[in-house]
Amino acid sequence: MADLIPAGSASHATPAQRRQRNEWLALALGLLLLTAALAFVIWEDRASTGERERNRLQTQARVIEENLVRQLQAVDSVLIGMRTELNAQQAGNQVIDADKEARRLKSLSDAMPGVRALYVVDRHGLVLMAEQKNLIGRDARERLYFTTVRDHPDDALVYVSPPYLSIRGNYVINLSKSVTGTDGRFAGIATAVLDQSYFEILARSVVYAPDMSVSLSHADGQVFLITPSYARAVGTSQNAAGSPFTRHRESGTAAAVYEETAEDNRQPRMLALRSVTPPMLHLDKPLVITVARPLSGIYAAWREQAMVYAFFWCLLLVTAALALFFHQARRRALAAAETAVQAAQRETAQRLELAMQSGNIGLLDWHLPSGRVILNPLGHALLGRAADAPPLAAPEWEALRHPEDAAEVAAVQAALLRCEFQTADLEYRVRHAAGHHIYIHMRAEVVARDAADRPLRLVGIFRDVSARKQTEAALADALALQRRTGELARVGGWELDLPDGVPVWTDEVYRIYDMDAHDDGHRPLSLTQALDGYAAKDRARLESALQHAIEDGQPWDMELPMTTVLGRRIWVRSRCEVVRHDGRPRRLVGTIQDTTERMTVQLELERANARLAELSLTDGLTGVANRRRFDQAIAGEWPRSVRQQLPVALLMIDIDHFKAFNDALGHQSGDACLRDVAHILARCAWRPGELLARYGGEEFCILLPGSTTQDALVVAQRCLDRLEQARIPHPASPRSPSSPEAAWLTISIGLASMVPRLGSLPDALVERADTALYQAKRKGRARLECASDPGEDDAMATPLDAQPPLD
Ligand SMILES: Nc1nc2c(ncn2[C@@H]2O[C@H](COP(=O)(O)OP(=O)(O)OP(=O)(O)O)[C@@H](O)[C@H]2O)c(=O)[nH]1
Repeated sequence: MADLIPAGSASHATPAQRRQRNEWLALALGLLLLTAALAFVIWEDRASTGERERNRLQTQARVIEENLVRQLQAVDSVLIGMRTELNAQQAGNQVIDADKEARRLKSLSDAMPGVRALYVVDRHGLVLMAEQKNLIGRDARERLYFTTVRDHPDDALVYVSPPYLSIRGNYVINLSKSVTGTDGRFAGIATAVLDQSYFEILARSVVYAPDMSVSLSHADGQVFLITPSYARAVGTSQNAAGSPFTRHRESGTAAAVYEETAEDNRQPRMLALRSVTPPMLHLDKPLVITVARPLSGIYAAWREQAMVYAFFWCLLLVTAALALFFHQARRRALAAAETAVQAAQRETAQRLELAMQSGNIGLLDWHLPSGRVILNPLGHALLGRAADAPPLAAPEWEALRHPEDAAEVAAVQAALLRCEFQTADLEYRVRHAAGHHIYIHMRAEVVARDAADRPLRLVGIFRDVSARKQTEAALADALALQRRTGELARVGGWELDLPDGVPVWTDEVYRIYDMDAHDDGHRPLSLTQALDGYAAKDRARLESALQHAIEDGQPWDMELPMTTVLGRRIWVRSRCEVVRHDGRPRRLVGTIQDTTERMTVQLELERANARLAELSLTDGLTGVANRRRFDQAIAGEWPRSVRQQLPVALLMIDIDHFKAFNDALGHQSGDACLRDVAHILARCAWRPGELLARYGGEEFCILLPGSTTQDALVVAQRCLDRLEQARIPHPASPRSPSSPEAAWLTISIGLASMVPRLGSLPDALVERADTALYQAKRKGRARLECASDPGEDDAMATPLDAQPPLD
């Protein structure tokens, strides 16, 4: 407890410590009062217990006395009767009939359970009459019960002898009455021997507790009987100086109660002593009844009760002390917690103030009943007012609102005051002290209402968001510009957060896909939906590119055809850039551009160019390759043949007498003839790489890469044969009209084949074929001439395993 009541003077103690100490003092005082009350009750209880016991002991003593007195009265009556009988006999000088007297005394003693024997002693101390005849003549001269009466005879008295040891070995008391003879002198005594056992039964009958003791003593102090039986005490004297017995006897009172410590067992006890002095008996010395009980027995129940009281008192003491201790501990804990909360609140308030300062946040406290609007210094500063400017009146504050925003702000404020919502967030313009307007963001809340739920205080925090508003406006303009340019360029944008983000598309993407950007059925557009319009091959390309972008951070740029949701076939250019974070792909940003117009034009152009290229290499009349195509072909074959040392063969073919044909049949027929010849020749060289070309005018050539002279001879012969078989009429042929075959168109062929050497030119082969053709013409036409170059040709001869197709 020492730690609960702090040391030191009261002036140094805190109020809480003083309160604690006072509580302990109050508890101690309360417990002290309770203890005093309890002690008083216990003491009263003990006193009443003692008093009750005192009364009970006295009552029991009185009960014994009453019984004893009755016995003594009976004995007294018997003794008076015996004396009267004796006097009568002596007066009549009658001889005493011993037997008769013995029977009579016997019957009298039997009638009195407390009397053991009755007898009469003559003046000489000899037994004169007795219920037992053997006692007659016995000497009683030395007995106190005789000598006492003899020495002070008084007929009115009943003499009570001190207890003495009888011849039976037990203590007895004699009650005697003096007998006066006819001569007026002492004539003897009539005496009764009281039986100790009877009185012992009487004594036991009043015992109500096992620890009680009852004794009957002679007035001189000798104990006559005691119960419970305590043989050693019988016959002893109690009249020691200062003993309860002595004090009682000396007090002269009939009854008294004492407390003393027993000499035998040293136990304190209570004794009720009562002197038996019935007024009608005139005992010479009273008998004294003692009823005793040890205090331990008397107060056993009280002690138990007191122990119960003491136990509950201790319990109450401990409980009260613990209750107060824990109550104070809890209060200290609560106080500590409250202190901590207050500290935390102070810190929070400081942080809030700091945050408001660092965040440039103004505070508004509007007391609605008075209409006072209090701003903190920062709030004033935001509005361009002095930091210590006085509070505003409500109309002044409302007048600061921009006219265009005032209605909306007033509506929100009214709804807030009507409790339609807890907190209001709004942005509006207020007039700065410098005259311009600033945008503020205000968050307001009603923080106090009266019992009728009417608002009392409106608190708001606000900050200047003009810069953000300007930025937002600029951003909105930029976005609008971006949207317009996107629409013009038909470029849509998209973004995808990795790894599991939902793609975000600009409206232009939806427009490109023929979707309604504001139709919930289309929005948001998933990646899968975005890929649905592509053909399987292109979709696979895009999915592969997407995977590489996600996994490896590779960008893509590809142009693909697709079909919109309306079935429109378009071209789009899909581009994607990867935004990395910590070296890993984090976001994909891409564009989708509708390139249909450009791609249409480009494809048209490509097709036109291809056609143009084809036309530039094709002979317009016959449809076979033209001279340019032939030059490209031989220029391409030549280096390969040089590298591989393979032969190249060339057939130069010229229609015979074609001028005459034209002249005879007309130029258009000549053209038709040229087409027919080209068609026939085209069917004579079909292997890959073999090329038929119109070399010029009515002259054709067939390039045969990899062919030896022998190979080329086969082709050349095939050409001659096929043309001959075609039997194209040539009515103007200068050949002899007699010749039947002269009417048909013929051709002459010059053949050359060579393995080109390094450094040689294709012109050499053309020149040699041309020379051979010239030889064929010179030798009469309609024939084949071969430019000989045996050294190279023979070595490269190859078997003729390919046969021309059947017509
Ligand atoms: N119809 C037509 N005639 C052509 C064409 N190109 C060339 N010719 C004619 O072919 C003729 C060639 O005549 P020449 O060079 O004298 O040869 P030729 O008459 O066939 O006599 P040889 O070659 O010696 O048998 C000329 O009359 C040309 O006008 C063409 O594209 N169409």
